[in-house]
Amino acid sequence: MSAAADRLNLTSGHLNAGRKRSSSSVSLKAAEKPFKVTVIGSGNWGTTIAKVVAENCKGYPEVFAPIVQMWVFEEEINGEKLTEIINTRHQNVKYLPGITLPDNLVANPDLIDSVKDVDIIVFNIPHQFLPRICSQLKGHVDSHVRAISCLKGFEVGAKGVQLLSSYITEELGIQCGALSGANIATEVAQEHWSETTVAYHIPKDFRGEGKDVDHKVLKALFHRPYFHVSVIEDVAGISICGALKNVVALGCGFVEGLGWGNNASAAIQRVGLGEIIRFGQMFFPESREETYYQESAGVADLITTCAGGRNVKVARLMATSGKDAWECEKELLNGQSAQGLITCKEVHEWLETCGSVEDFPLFEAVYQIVYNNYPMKNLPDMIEELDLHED
Ligand SMILES: NC(=O)C1=CN([C@@H]2O[C@H](COP(=O)(O)OP(=O)(O)OC[C@H]3O[C@@H](n4cnc5c(N)ncnc54)[C@H](O)[C@@H]3O)[C@@H](O)[C@H]2O)C=CC1
Ligand SMILES: O=C(CO)COP(=O)(O)O
Repeated sequence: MSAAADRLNLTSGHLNAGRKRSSSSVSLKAAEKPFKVTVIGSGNWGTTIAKVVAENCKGYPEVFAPIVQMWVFEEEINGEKLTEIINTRHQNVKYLPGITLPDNLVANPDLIDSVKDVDIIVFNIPHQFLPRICSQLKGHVDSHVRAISCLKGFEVGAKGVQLLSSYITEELGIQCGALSGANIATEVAQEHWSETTVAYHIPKDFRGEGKDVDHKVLKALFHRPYFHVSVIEDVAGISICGALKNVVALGCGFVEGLGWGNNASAAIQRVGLGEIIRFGQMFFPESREETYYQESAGVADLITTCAGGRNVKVARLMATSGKDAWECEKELLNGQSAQGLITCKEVHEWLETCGSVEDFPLFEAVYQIVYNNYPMKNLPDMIEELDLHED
């Protein structure tokens, strides 16, 4: 292949994102061997991202192998296996009903088989399941495999608070970036326009353009006409906001459910954004403050989640019904997960370990309401910064 013919010009249609941080015109070298991609996870967001990825893998056969595997946590629905339903009817009837999936997306219930000979793994499961998935994958993933985590949460354990991408890197020995943005899954699945942010550090053992994953490859993998991707380096910044805005959204749900309206919700979001940024500065100093304002993964995700995400809905029902968080999650979400319920506990445990609970009154208030039944109506007092000292 000549040098000119060797490059794909991806300017038209798919990659015309019009964003200043990542070029709207991407010249991508054809892969020496097309990258094989697997998505681990098939929930609401897992299936949506698998659809996005499968569309691009079909569209760029010079770069990606056309068949995309999606690992499915198998379950039966009216006597039929979910994987069989997906592979024959091309719909995930439980977690993404009403959306037709590309026929090159293959559901696979066997985790180890789904990553055989793979080049890129896209992780997309509720974060509480990640440790078990990683322990099962250990020893089955080559160190040259690259990964992107679409999960929103942290791992809190013996090593303190960890980004999930770092956890994946440590557990599996593979380079892992993140994808996070203002992305309510059903809206993306319905192909309503939205933006997202992908963050990835090029590893020291990068094997060269056309042979390894770089920012251009990631843009080609995730960008769609309806899903505009900005690729940056700040993995920590986008991951912190993605995890913590779920906790803030619970706070918004409480005040909405109490009937306090938009002003109260805006106040919670203001305080929440401050705590998100403080958390980043204290525990992940490598994160960049401008990411919170400039990227879809920052304040835009906070706004969309607090307006229409699952966390806000669960918290709203807690306030209106008096039921506990787990009952509300079960009643509303049909097996999906409100990740803020787990994240607020993990964050509380971490902040307690380092004696910083008082620096994060909103995160602490949300934790106390969810786990210790503190009255929601006391939220304003719990988060108010009293500055009444006389000189
Ligand atoms: N749904 C959304 O709008 C968005 C979600 N996210 C994030 O993406 C991640 C994945 O979320 P969703 O795909 O929406 O998941 P989900 O909330 O729909 O969860 C259901 C999924 O969990 C699986 N599951 C249940 N038990 C399991 C087990 N023991 N082991 C492994 N898997 C099990 C189910 O099979 C199903 O695939 C989360 O961290 C979420 O915060 C990010 C952006 C948007
Ligand atoms: O992360 C999300 C939107 O970007 C979805 O938030 P929920 O998990 O609260 O639905």
